[in-house]
Amino acid sequence: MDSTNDSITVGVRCLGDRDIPRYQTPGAAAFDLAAAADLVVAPGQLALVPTGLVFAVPDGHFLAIVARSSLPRRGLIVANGLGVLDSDYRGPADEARVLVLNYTDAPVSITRGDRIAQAFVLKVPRVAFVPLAHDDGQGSRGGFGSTGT
Ligand SMILES: O=c1ccn([C@H]2C[C@H](O)[C@@H](COP(=O)(O)OP(=O)(O)OP(=O)(O)O)O2)c(=O)[nH]1
Repeated sequence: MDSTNDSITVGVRCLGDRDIPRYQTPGAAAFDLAAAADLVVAPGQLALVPTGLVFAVPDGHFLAIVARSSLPRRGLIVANGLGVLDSDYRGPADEARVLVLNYTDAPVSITRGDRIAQAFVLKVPRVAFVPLAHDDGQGSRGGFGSTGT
């Protein structure tokens, strides 16, 4: 398979002694985000895990934060499904954080440096909304299983 590899530049500010993120393999779609602090997530509770990184994503893009596949094995999920880091979230205190939920009934420890999530940048169009007539002749197709299982 062949395709031209797009690449964009993303500014990153490392708080403290954090390293610049990197791709783990040449073909990795996302780079990992590591915890910047030790913490214990209580059973059934949410925690915001600091990454020690501030990203300056180009306008018209956002940084998507998702779980690493291995995260549920350690009792955690990324609670907001997909974290959206906006291009205007780039001030000195605008640190990327990972919102995790401990879905187990035991405490889960996170150690500074643990790679808990991954991130990638996507282009997103700005939408200009146009009002639609209530009935534009299209008809409703139904959903939520209307085509069968
Ligand atoms: O998983 C996430 C999600 C968001 N953010 C940061 C970047 C994002 O730009 C900002 C606001 O996120 P969002 O708009 O999703 O949050 P909100 O709940 O709508 O709050 P706000 O009123 O701050 O927009 O928080 C993270 O660091 N991690």
